[in-house]
Amino acid sequence: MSESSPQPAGLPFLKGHGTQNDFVIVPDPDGRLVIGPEAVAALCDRRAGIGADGLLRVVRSAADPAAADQADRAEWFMDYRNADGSIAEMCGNGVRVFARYLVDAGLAEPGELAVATRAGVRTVRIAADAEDGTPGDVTVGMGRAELPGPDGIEVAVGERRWPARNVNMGNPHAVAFVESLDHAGELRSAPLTSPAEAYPDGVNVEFVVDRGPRHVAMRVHERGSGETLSCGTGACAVAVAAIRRDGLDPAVTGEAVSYTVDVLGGRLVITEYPDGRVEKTGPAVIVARGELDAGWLAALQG
Ligand SMILES: N[C@@H](CCC[C@H](N)C(=O)O)C(=O)O
Repeated sequence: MSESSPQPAGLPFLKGHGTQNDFVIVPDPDGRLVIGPEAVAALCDRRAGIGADGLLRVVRSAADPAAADQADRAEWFMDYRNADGSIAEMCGNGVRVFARYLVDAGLAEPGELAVATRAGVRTVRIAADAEDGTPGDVTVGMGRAELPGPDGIEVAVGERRWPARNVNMGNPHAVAFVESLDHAGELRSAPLTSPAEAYPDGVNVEFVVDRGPRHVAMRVHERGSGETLSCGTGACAVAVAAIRRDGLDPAVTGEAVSYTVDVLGGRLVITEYPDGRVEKTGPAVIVARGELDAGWLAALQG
């Protein structure tokens, strides 16, 4: 990690999570930091670093070439990276945490807030805190799901194989309905997906079981992060796949439909509307703030 002009003593960071999908947040409003993949991986390392499923760099859209074309619609760009340092188009839990940070830091007004992402602008609404101080849930307009096929996609773990649905929520997902979440095994490595051409850039894989009417539970293996306790885009992909499977496509019925999706780290509620818009609601919490040790940072730069 390096800075293009004089480096401060230590670099401020925060830690936050959404349904236990956790993030290191690095404020970089003016786009002065260059955070390479090795630095991201070091920060996300759970033993030698801060520890997280991913990193959120908070930068003004106008200050980052990846988002400059969105600057007229969204002041802030969520520069999201997976724990291994790879770049992903979108992070559904991350964008809730990102919005929480902006409002807490006084960088955005509470209410409706537009955030630029590599998948386009997403709109976030933060509900008021409860009387006991519990932070209000955060709702994100996740855009429209795409279900590009092809038919015949399969996910395999060990000897077990399942048909899977290709759902794109800005980033790629393979959704498999299984008999038991235990059948996903330990998920220490990425499940196999086939055919290989379906996911040229890798894939996030969700395993899903039914819990009740319009209520499912999932586990996920995330591209670039391994098994996580929650994936917001994954929960949307799962809800959309379940809605299609259950014959409730709002574009056909004319009725919006909501599914509850339990993840290992909590619960998300996903709604799909007749015009195809998908919304996701769940918690987003900032748990710590601090300063990265200047010596450690210097060592990261080599
Ligand atoms: N945890 C995220 C998804 C992060 C990106 C994903 N691993 C990918 O590579 O596409 C979420 O909450 O959506």
